[in-house]
Amino acid sequence: MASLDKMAVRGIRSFDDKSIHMIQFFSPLTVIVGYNGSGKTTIIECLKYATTGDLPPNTKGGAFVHDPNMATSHEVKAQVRLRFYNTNKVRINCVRNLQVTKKRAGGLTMKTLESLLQVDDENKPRNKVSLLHDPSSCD
Ligand SMILES: Nc1ncnc2c1ncn2[C@@H]1O[C@H](COP(=O)(O)OP(=O)(O)OP(=O)(O)O)[C@@H](O)[C@H]1O
Repeated sequence: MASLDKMAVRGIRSFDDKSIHMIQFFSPLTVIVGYNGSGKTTIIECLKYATTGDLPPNTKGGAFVHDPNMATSHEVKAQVRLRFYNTNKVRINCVRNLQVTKKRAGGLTMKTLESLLQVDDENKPRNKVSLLHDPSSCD
């Protein structure tokens, strides 16, 4: 059975882009507990995004990425990095990147940047398995 190890989130929803927010998963169960609005749903959304590439509904306009107005920035770069063990117990890193930019006329432009799937073998040089999908614009 595959299992989750760790997830690092930066610049997604209320998780700001100035720091990396780490979530450690436990076996056989991880319970996510927190106040309303603390980011529980965001963690599940990030897991789904990392594993499938699917954004939550109605977020193609940039709502999944941390609001640039809150970041007091013109642009926010977001990243979800998931480390998991596949069914052969090989450790794999999945990395997905997004970027949101404020439009001059108002509103946001969101771009999907590079996404990687990588075997994480400490004894070997980093081995890129595949580019999950090419960068594309979602505005
Ligand atoms: N693009 C965004 N930029 C910054 N903050 C955002 C963005 N989108 C959502 N948020 C904030 O993220 C929080 C929502 O987080 P989330 O829904 O993951 O929390 P939750 O712990 O699941 O809450 P609940 O227990 O109420 O379901 C809210 O505070 C919301 O204002």
